[in-house]
Amino acid sequence: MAQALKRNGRPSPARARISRDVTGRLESTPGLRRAKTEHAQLYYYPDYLTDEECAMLVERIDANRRPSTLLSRHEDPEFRTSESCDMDRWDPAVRAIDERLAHLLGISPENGETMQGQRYAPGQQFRAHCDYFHETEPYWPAMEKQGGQRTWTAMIFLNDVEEGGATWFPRAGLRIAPKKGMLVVWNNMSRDGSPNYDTLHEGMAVIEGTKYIITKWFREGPWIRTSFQAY
Ligand SMILES: O=C(O)CCC(=O)C(=O)O
Ligand SMILES: [Fe+2]
Repeated sequence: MAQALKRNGRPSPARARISRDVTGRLESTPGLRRAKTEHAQLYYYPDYLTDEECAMLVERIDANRRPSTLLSRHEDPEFRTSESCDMDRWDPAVRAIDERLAHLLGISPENGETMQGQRYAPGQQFRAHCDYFHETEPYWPAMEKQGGQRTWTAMIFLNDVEEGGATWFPRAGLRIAPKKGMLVVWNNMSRDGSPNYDTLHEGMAVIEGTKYIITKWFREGPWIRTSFQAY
């Protein structure tokens, strides 16, 4: 029991409520399909972005990419070998997609972290991890102040990949091949608001081609804090 708690974290009524609200919203959205697994709550939305929108995002990722980083040091230097790019949320073309995503989930755009672009060349990968924060790690107090836990993830494949590059959820038993324009949304929490370890996932190595995606992580509270004063 203690082990389970340590690994899975504690139930949280506030996060359970977010789970419920977003679930209600997604399940009444035409075009979304729930993945057939009881272990995690994951939805697909094929053709969420047009080819033009995908091409626009790929162009921006190529222009601004830098080596991807991790929140905590990892003993495996190959853990995350991709390149990333912070998408400019005030760029009108990016902002429109950002706001559409927030609206789809029914989460305030302020709770969304900056949308990230990811690029994987052959051999590059992001090994198995969970998107939620581990509340026992030294980084947690800082994250807690900046919007708290990550609740939902939205990820969009921006191109088809010749070979490899699937997003694999080994505990939930799902392997999702990249498909241009397809949105994948999942709840990092369980229904009771505790982190769901069954959302463990891996960006498998690309074998042939280049993989481009965007990832958007939503926090339980506002991530953007406005500091302007009104007189
Ligand atoms: O590249 C992928 O398929 C997964 C990316 C991912 O897990 C993330 O950005 O958090
Ligand atoms: Fe992830």
